[in-house]
Amino acid sequence: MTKLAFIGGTGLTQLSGFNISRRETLKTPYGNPSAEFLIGEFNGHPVIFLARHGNPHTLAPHKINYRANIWGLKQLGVEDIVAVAAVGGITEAMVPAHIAFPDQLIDYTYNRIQTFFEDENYPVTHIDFTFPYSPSLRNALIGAAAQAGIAISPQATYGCTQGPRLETIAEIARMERDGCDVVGMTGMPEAALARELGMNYASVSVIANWAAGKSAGEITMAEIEQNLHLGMANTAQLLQAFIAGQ
Ligand SMILES: CSC[C@H]1O[C@H](OP(=O)(O)O)[C@H](O)[C@@H]1O
Ligand code: HPA
Repeated sequence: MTKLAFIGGTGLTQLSGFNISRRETLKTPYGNPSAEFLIGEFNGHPVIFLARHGNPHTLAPHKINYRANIWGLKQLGVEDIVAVAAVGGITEAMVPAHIAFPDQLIDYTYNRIQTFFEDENYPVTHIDFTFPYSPSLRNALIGAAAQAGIAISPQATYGCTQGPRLETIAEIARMERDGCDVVGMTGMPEAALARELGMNYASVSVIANWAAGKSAGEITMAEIEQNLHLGMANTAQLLQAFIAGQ
């Protein structure tokens, strides 16, 4: 069984240097996952890779079947999930192309199915979510970043919006008052569902742009792509250092 999975998001539909040995198309009680689960080796270590938005990238964040994705990973024996996410930077340190490992989150999404525990097969269950991201995985990522010489922010609060549109200036100002450092659209319910199934989950959040109102003018896809290009190159190195330490 492969214990570790990477979930790739915007800018990481494929993991270069990943040798695929098997592809699993799983059906789950919750429907179809975003893509095939790719099983193979990265830097000589077993890992499973899943493209969150599908491959090619076709699923908008509110259309992702988060339950099928997390259930599928659990069925394949995964215990640890490192989820890569593109985010907008809100607070000063969250400059484009920088990487943060969130330690907290605030969920602003709506109409997403948030739980596995909602029918007669399960008792009503209230998971603890005091620390939404796994401290041990975060520490391992922090160590890997030091090893690879990549500057990161070891803490951040991730605000998850519904999307698919980007936010208004007023929404970002409110999120900043709430304590958010970065904004993305896929962190929830992914993190909570992993916790419900007893899996460790951490996010590598790559800053793709300044969030709305944090730089002059509008946000363009061109700037997002450019920053993600830089940020994902560091992310690939980070993941190699991380996996080497496993
Ligand atoms: C303008 S890009 C927005 C898109 O990118 C992020 O995806 P992911 O978290 O999967 O990397 C964000 O959540 C949005 O889905
Ligand atoms: O500015 C943003 N907002 C929400 N999600 C994002 N993902 C990348 N950039 C952003």
